[in-house]
Amino acid sequence: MTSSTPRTVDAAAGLPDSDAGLRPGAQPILTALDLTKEFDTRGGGVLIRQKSRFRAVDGVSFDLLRGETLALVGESGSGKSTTARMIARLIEPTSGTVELDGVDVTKASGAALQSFRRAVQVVFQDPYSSLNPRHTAADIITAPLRYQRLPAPAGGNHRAYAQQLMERVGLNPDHASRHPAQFSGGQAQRIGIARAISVRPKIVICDEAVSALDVSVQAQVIDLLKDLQADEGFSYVFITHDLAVVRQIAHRVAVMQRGGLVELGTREQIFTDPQDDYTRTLLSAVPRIEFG
Ligand SMILES: Nc1ncnc2c1ncn2[C@@H]1O[C@H](COP(=O)(O)OP(=O)(O)OP(=O)(O)O)[C@@H](O)[C@H]1O
Repeated sequence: MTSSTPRTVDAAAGLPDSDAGLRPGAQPILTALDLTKEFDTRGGGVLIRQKSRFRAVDGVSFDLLRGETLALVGESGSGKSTTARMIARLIEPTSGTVELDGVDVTKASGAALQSFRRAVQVVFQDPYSSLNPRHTAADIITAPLRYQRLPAPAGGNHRAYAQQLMERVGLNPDHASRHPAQFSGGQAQRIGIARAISVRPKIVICDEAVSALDVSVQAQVIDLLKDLQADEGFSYVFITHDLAVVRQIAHRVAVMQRGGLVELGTREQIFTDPQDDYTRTLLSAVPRIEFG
């Protein structure tokens, strides 16, 4: 018997019901097709500089379904963030395409890009470095509206809307004039989440969004993310190296290794019947206590 067999059976025990928000037969909202990203690298000695290309992501294809949480997992350097940055159009792919609602947005510009930027929001790992320290919580939360030149809903003003969103993400709306440094890490991450949802996106990319938080705070933020998804119906691309987190939030899991996708399946498939050796290795590295 391999060491991974009992571990994966353990992993499946008592899987939380994360399928609540996902409708059967959900259609793709985003399609990544053969995405590839190469970076220039420089090698050689002091006198002879050699330029070469390093392929960080190599032909990655997947669908993201409406209302689902797709976890992107894999060891450090496997290409998760680069893939996410391409689908958020923060960087251009070397080749391949991204479709939103069946429309190729890889080369979108002007109004089409603006509308794409509204549809796809990102929550980053470190809330302190991703929130402007000189701005108030209210200004940070409504920044995407200003960028999109959108009014606050229902004829309200931006500040009142920011306070409404603060309440929605579990923050005290009386703290709307505070700056990021006056919030704890978990609270600051809630500001980042409120900012992401302020423009009612279709997709929220969470790039290691809970990785810097203590486990108890992490669980609260994960509950909030699930709750928001159930209410708003958006999809998450959830990048994490932490399979205990994947177990709590994902509907499906895509496993990356050295720039490629080695396996994609439902959370149950991945945890109970992984097909790829690398997935088995990842699962066997998860401390047993996480699944107690
Ligand atoms: N701008 C860049 N220039 C050169 N190489 C890069 C650049 N961005 C990423 N890479 C390289 O691409 C590879 C994939 O990086 P990426 O950040 O996507 O991996 P990851 O799976 O998200 O890892 P981590 O969990 O450590 O963030 C790594 O080898 C990284 O060093």
